[in-house]
Amino acid sequence: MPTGPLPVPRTTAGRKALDALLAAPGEALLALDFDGTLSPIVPDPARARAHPGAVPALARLAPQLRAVAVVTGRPAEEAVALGGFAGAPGLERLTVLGAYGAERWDAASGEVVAAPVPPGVAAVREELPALLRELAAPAGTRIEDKGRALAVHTRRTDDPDSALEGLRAPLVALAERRGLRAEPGRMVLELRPPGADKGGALTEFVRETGAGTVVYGGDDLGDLAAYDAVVRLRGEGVPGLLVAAAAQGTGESVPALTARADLLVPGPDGVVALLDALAGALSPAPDPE
Ligand SMILES: O=P(O)(O)OC[C@H]1O[C@H](O[C@H]2O[C@H](CO)[C@@H](O)[C@H](O)[C@H]2O)[C@H](O)[C@@H](O)[C@@H]1O
Repeated sequence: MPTGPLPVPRTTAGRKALDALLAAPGEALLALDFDGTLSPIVPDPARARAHPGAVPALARLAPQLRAVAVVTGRPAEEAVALGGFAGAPGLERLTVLGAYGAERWDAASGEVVAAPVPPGVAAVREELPALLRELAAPAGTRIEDKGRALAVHTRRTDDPDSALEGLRAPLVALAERRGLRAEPGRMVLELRPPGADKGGALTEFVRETGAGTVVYGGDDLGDLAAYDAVVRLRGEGVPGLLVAAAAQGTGESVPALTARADLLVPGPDGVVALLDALAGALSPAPDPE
């Protein structure tokens, strides 16, 4: 497969981490978010799929790296299904850290291990539809039941940003009343249990794998905790590269994330191009001579 040149990170820390990965790929962990990073954003969350180039690119890279993980707010099993990760040749060691780390799927076992679901989730599931009716939530507002969290999406309303703003305070109050937290994302507010975040999940996985370099790519506010974790790991001497998949032409980029990235790429297309370029740099095509 033809690959483009490797992009150059705009920061010294990012360039150092990329150099470390290229020098010792067997030490490196590659961790990527799913929605907006490996999977293009679509109006209906159930219709999201991995970018067609994502699995082939990951499968080329994974055998050369210490570990590859998908770190997502989706339930682990759902991300595996939407990603098409199960049984993919080359991804036999893939790990999916789902529900912000509260769930884990390993390709090696094919099984999901999950923390117990706090009772507040059932209470919110019960109360949320009536609350949205009472608030006269705009047409197109949707509840996504994620098992251990409830997400309220406004992408399919006429004015997603103001719809979300109008719902924010009562949803925060409901979450707090039931011992959950209301965390914002791209046209979504997730009511989820406290305690799990992508930073904790990533740090634990780095420790478990003994990775000596880490690359993390994300696109949304939920990825900031993983960015923080990479910065902390750098402080411990683990080079880290922060990649942001910036939304293209939709005004949806998340400045809090893109401002901190060492490397900005254009959405999932750009992520796949980066993975292909990395794979090409690690195993260049044989010389035809
Ligand atoms: O951590 P992630 O893998 O990025 O998951 C975060 C949330 O992503 C999903 O919502 C986002 O993608 C949808 C499909 O493209 C889009 O319609 C929505 O507007 C986005 O916010 C997902 O539905 C959530 O459950 C995830 O937690």
